[in-house]
Amino acid sequence: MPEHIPSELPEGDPFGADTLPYGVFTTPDAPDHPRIGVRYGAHVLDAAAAAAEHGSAYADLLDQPVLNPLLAAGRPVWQAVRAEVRTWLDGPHFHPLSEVTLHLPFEVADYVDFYASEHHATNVGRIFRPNAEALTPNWKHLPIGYHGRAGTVVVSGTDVVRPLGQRKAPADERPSFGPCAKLDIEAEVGFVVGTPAPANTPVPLGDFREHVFGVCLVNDWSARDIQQWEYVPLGPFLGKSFATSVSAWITPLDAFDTARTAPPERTHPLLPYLDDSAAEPGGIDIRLEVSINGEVITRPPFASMYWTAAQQLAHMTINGASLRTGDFYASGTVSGPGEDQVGCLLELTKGKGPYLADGDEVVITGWAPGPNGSRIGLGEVTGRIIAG
Ligand SMILES: O=C(O)/C=C/C(=O)CC(=O)CC(=O)O
Ligand SMILES: [Ca+2]
Ligand SMILES: [Mg+2]
Repeated sequence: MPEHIPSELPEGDPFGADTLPYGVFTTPDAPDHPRIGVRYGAHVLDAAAAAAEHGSAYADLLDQPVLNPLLAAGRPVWQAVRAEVRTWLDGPHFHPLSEVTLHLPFEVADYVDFYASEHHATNVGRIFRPNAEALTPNWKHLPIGYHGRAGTVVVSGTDVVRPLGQRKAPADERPSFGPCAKLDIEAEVGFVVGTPAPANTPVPLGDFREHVFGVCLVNDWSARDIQQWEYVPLGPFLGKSFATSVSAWITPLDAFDTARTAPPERTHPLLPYLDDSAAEPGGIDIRLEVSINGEVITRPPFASMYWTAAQQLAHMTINGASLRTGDFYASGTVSGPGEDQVGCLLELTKGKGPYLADGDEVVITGWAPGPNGSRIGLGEVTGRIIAG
């Protein structure tokens, strides 16, 4: 296959030299050779080939079918590789994005999903628990989360088969079994752990950057009818474990330096391990956009999240739990204060539906402000619903 050299990127391309996300790709002439690529404009740089040509010390780390060895190498290596990649951008070894296949970029170790948007938690609380306080008493004191199913995390573009399960609406006399009738999306932002931490060594807020490699887009597909019947008292289970989609591109955390922003004002004093009042701004200004069948339905603002990714990591490890390379955690549904900023159909339709139909295609995109007015693109996470 010919290798192209991309011409100058169009003005404002969100995949310029300030972005440079990593993914894993194959080409039609070498379908059995997945390797690490870097997105640049509408092209993918074959980082493995460029590294080999330049005699880079990181050639082996980049000629891999998953990002995990690079993730495990730690922050000094992440920074050195990113600097070297920048020097390869005017060389050969590019493939048009339209000619490659993108794969799940990392082997997921453990997967955790949080519940960190005050707007989402309030809206869902009102719909699911109309006779109780919308926010539970613990909500402002710790980032609530649940353990998801790492083995069902799939890459963007993977079809999502409508799940089967038990449903029982409050008015039904007994549960029934069948295909989910309330299939929903959740627009989220994900964080990929690189550097591990041994057991009993909690990660303080200030060490977030040492451990988290990068950021991606997430769709936490949710079967609301299954979820509402099964979740008491232990939380989400089969209603969310059938599939969770992630974008094919993992953008290094350093690309979001100009997008750092202060999280919302904390209304309750926090225990010291979560107190970020003196820390660097923990929020990130990422603007999400969700479309169904080509029509934009909502624009959730990640900057509005109450709990930050650094607080989530600190909380996840404060009990002594270890951290592994490839651990993956999602922010929780991103919902802003506006009705056109909510991150799922449950909120958008106030619990009444309609939900996803077979054949619907969902696309979540996102970007953040970069240096000098540039944009940092997060790509997209897509999925089409297939009848079960
Ligand atoms: O309030 C509930 O019972 C559950 C709400 C969710 O579906 C939460 C979830 O997956 C976490 C999130 O994405 O914010
Ligand atoms: Ca979720
Ligand atoms: Mg899920």
